[in-house]
Amino acid sequence: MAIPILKGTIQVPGDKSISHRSIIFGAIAEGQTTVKNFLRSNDCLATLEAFRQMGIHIEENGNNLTIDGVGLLGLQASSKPLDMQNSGTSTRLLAGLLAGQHFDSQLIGDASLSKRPMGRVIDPLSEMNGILLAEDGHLPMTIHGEVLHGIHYRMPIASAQVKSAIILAALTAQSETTIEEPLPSRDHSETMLKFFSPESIEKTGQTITIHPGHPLQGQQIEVPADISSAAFFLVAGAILPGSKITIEKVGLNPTRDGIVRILQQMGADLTIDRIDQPGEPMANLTIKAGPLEPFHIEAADIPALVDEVPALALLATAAEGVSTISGAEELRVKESDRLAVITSELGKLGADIEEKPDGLLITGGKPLRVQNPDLDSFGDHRIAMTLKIASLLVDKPVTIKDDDCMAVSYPAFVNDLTTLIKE
Ligand SMILES: O=C(O)C1=C[C@@H](OP(=O)(O)O)[C@@H](O)[C@H](O)C1
Ligand SMILES: C=C(OP(=O)(O)O)C(=O)O
Repeated sequence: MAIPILKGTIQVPGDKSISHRSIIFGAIAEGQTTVKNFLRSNDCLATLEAFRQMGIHIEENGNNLTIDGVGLLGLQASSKPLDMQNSGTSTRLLAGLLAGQHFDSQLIGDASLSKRPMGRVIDPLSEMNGILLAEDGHLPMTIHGEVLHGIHYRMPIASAQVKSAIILAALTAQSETTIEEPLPSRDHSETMLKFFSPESIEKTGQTITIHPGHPLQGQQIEVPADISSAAFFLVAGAILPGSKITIEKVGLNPTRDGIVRILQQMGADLTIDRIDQPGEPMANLTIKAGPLEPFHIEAADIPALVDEVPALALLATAAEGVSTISGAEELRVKESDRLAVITSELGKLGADIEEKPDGLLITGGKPLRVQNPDLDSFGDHRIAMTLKIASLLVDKPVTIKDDDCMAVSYPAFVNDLTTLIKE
């Protein structure tokens, strides 16, 4: 099996985090919100369906949406549980929003989501007078809508989902809320709220204050391409010899662009053409294969590349020397235990990876060779796509169990990858 060369220009689909938030903020605004380049993946469709169940009229036209907002307290109780499927973002953000509504709700999810910790949102929301019942802090969750009050909350972990849950609850509360983050996590909720209701939010450094009582106004949103989806092509382009890929209009928000900084640290041949326009920053990225230095990723780097760690682990196998990832415990409570799974599955391809309690140690520079062709994604989309790229580098065919989970964030991934394969 020859190693293929990847060449060409591609547009990856819209950003998952921004797509979820466009529906949520659109629904609780007054008037219409239009969304261009919405991500039609399973996770974002779970959010869309949940809002339809709560009475929101959403018109779909390809990747464009028109949402008729009903205001902060205009949602209606759903007659059946809201199925969050595989989506942590939908679950935690909705928990925040629903805690302060005047009706009760139930959130359910698939087997993977039902293992993920929800105490991290239940704790602050309970402090706000929310009533959220979930056995052992896991789905299913029953939320009794309550009148909430503001809090001052020092977040114990850097999590944009927790931060966003508190922001959404705080909008419905009777008094002001202040949130302090330990490290800057993705700021799409703050950016979007500022756009929908500038009076509702103030942010200084890592401290956010929410002033409730101001209406949100419908907006026009253009969703940039998802850097977390672009990551797989950045890695493939950097390590498949002879490759050159351009990825267009990628969101380059500084709270999300950690992978770009790591590629630069590694000496990768990456060109960034920034697109000058208001709103979320975007750029065309061109990556060419070439020699790579090992990287070192620490706790402070994690939030800006949290979902890219599996792809970065594969990238490190191509860099001569030892790459290190530390402070990444959060990876253990994603769709799978990503530290354990990436170690075992890339290990089946001969990668030299040592699993640490909070990270990975990867000794790169040796070609990958199939030792066991039966790879398992553990139903985790980021793992499945990482393994798909890894499969291009090896000498024999492999199979990837449950690879249909790619549809959670990138339904057309294999199709888009195939269009770039030149030899
Ligand atoms: O807020 C968001 O849209 C997300 C936040 C991150 O999770 P955490 O908040 O758990 O770090 C990330 O892993 C997830 O894919 C999307
Ligand atoms: C962790 C992820 O998503 P979520 O938490 O929304 O399930 C992800 O997309 O990698």
